[in-house]
Amino acid sequence: MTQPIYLVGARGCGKTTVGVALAQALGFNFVDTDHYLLTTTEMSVADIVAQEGWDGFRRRESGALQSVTAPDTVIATGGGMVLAESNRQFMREHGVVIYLRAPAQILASRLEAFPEEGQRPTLTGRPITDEIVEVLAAREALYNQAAHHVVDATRSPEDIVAAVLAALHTAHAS
Ligand SMILES: Nc1ncnc2c1ncn2[C@@H]1O[C@H](COP(=O)(O)OP(=O)(O)OP(=O)(O)O)[C@@H](O)[C@H]1O
Ligand SMILES: O=C(O)C1=C[C@@H](O)[C@@H](O)[C@H](O)C1
Ligand SMILES: [Mg+2]
Repeated sequence: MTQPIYLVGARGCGKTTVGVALAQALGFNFVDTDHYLLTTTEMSVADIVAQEGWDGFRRRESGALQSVTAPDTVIATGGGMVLAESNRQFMREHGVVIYLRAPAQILASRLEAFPEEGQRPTLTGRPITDEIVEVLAAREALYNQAAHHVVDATRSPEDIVAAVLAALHTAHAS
């Protein structure tokens, strides 16, 4: 049995995309907290926020984090999972936390190509690029605090998986 791997980072950094490939490479299960909430509540993020506000979504997301935590699992978290200190502590205590780091321009170009508005309702009411700059400025320190390893997420998903595997391997070897 091996402890779970949590992927953290901003919207569009590739937590879901890389998580699926990483789980396959490791022979682990894959879960995504956004997808878990979608299937268990039968509501999109936008629906939950419309009914319960962002506070309600954040409470549900913290519950989802605890529910999906299991051995031999790669867990793609929502972009705001690190906002709660209790979530950051929980992830660090229960597994290995990887921050997939990318600059705002790259995140914006990915999100403009695939907005998925139901799962990514606006956080600030501002245009995508402005919103990402603002959100990254507010969260960068939190992603770094949560992470055991920071990986450059500007490359191809295959290269990112290789970098995560190298980070995990190095950590075990030392
Ligand atoms: N390394 C990459 N290179 C190019 N495009 C990528 C890469 N990783 C993800 N993408 C694309 O960017 C978009 C967002 O990726 P993904 O959904 O995996 O991000 P996320 O971190 O899970 O976002 P969220 O926090 O909103 O769940 C997708 O359309 C995906 O195909
Ligand atoms: O960055 C965020 O705050 C979010 C990211 C998505 O993964 C979803 O969890 C939701 O849209 C909120
Ligand atoms: Mg995702």
